[in-house]
Amino acid sequence: MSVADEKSALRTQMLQRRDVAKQADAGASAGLLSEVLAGYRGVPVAGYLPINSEINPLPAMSEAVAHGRVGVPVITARDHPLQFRAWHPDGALMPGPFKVMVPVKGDWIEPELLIVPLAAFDRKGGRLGYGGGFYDRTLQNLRTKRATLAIGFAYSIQQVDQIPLEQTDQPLDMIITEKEVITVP
Ligand SMILES: Nc1nc2c(c(=O)[nH]1)N(C=O)[C@@H](CNc1ccc(C(=O)N[C@@H](CCC(=O)O)C(=O)O)cc1)CN2
Ligand SMILES: Nc1ncnc2c1ncn2[C@@H]1O[C@H](COP(=O)(O)OP(=O)(O)OP(=O)(O)O)[C@@H](O)[C@H]1O
Repeated sequence: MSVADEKSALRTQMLQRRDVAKQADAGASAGLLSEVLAGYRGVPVAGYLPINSEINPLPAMSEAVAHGRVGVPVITARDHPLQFRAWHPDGALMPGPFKVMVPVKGDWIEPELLIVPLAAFDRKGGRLGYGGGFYDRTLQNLRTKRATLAIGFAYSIQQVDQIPLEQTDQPLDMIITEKEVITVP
């Protein structure tokens, strides 16, 4: 089986697991994310507007808005890095590609810290997303310019021993779950 096929099989399995975790989520899972973000005040942050069973980062993003710029991803073209548009809790949204909501208006921002959604992670910084390669391309692009912190945000049951890796995979620096903050060695 190719690495791409291995990823695909793992993705299907782990998204099902995530669906189960989401149902048991009472809505107070972003506390540790808030604590970590409090240590990066003034740094431009990219969050995300959750879809499907993604863990909800909005409480932490709403707090971070008081201390610096917070953006959310916008797909401008297939096979291109994501762009990030400034987000505010009260701002108007419209549907974008893949059922993801995006701000109707707002400045483009260049994040130095990204909260990254995922299907599965390992404790060495390996990450599996929806398979578009969007975050890999985005992190590669941003990291050519400056140090960029990628923080995976996920349910603890999304952890696996080893994500099958390809050349283009960009590592996470940290993973935050509802239970712990994992610093990648
Ligand atoms: N909240 C959020 N925003 C995001 C992303 C993300 O993963 N999460 N993206 C990160 O790239 C981009 C959107 N990319 C996406 C690419 C593919 C699918 C997708 O295939 N969704 C299917 C589920 C596929 C499956 O079950 O295997 C679906 O919605 O049904 C979703 C988003 C930009 N914004
Ligand atoms: N920097 C890059 N340049 C070109 N292709 C890339 C790059 N990064 C990833 N890709 C391609 O994107 C495809 C999907 O990658 P992968 O399965 O790792 O996506 P993912 O990490 O699950 O998705 P996402 O990053 O959107 O959440 C792969 O075929 C990979 O080769």
